[in-house]
Amino acid sequence: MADQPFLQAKAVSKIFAGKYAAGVRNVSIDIKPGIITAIIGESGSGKSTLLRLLYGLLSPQEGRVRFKGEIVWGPEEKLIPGHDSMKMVTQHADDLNLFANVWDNIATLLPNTNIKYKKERTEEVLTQLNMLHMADKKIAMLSGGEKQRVAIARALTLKPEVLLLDEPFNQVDTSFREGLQNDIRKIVHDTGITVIMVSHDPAEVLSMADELVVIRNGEIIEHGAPLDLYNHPQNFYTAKLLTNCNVLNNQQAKLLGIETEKEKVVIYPEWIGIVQSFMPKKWTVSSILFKGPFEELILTHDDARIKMFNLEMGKYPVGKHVNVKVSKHLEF
Ligand SMILES: Nc1ncnc2c1ncn2[C@@H]1O[C@H](COP(=O)(O)OP(=O)(O)OP(=O)(O)O)[C@@H](O)[C@H]1O
Repeated sequence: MADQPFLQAKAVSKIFAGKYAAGVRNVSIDIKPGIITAIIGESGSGKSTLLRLLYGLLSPQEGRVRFKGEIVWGPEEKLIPGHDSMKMVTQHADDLNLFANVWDNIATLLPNTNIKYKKERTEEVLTQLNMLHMADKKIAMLSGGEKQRVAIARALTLKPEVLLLDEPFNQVDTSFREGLQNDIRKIVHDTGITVIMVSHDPAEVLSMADELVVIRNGEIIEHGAPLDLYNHPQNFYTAKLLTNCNVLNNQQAKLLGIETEKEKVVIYPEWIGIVQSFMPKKWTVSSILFKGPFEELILTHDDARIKMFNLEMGKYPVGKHVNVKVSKHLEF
């Protein structure tokens, strides 16, 4: 049916027995096709559990997961766990044959009934993942990031409709990470595949995802486009997950001219600027962290401490007194 939800969890719960009875609780979510959805949350909040429920690696105790209207069966009901139209890659790239080369790790998944297609498809996925030039290399010779590329290429070989990525870039160093993130975005754009990823890294989810799902203690607390959630989080938890923000109590916030009854005032570092003014300079630069293209200034005033970004390197040395202006803040 045309208006059937693509991948949907409805009132799904999976609670693991134990001291803290953790897992996911009464989760409903509609995964839209052809985009990247990222599930974010602090450690132990239930991200991987939700991903495994969507894939069918776990059976819900309550509720149902449906893919195009049909039930996604769990491991008890299915001989080979995991839905046939989906593939999952974890941070360990553990289904690779270490003693075979890159080419054979892909080609072996394709049937011998059409040798021409087998060659073309292998070449195509290796090109998509920028690994064709390494086709002859043994997996054991590859770096962690390269192995992860092959694992993703393998997962894509049989053209699944959904690719699930569980912290896929954890073992990949920063410089390699960005390339891989861009390649995945391009694959989503070019092929229309649906990606659901779990990540800890705010920079990663903000730049990669089209939709963010925020999970806390096994429950989805909000979801939306990265830009909206970043600028207008409904929860303090979401702001803390997405940024390394300043958190002040309402008394400290008064020092910045913010009057509120709410308990917490959140100010992102980029919302603070130094201004020239004839008013007494109340804030003192107490330390400076060099961050490459910019400095992070730590400013103090009484018991309040705020960090801000400064592009004019060296202009505000430690000990300098300044006035600051806040362009925006959030209250919780
Ligand atoms: N097989 C299991 N048996 C018992 N408890 C489990 C099992 N799998 C997960 N849990 C518990 O369920 C909770 C959610 O785990 P999950 O792995 O989904 O969290 P997560 O958000 O992915 O965490 P992390 O970011 O640390 O990987 C945790 O408290 C975890 O200890």
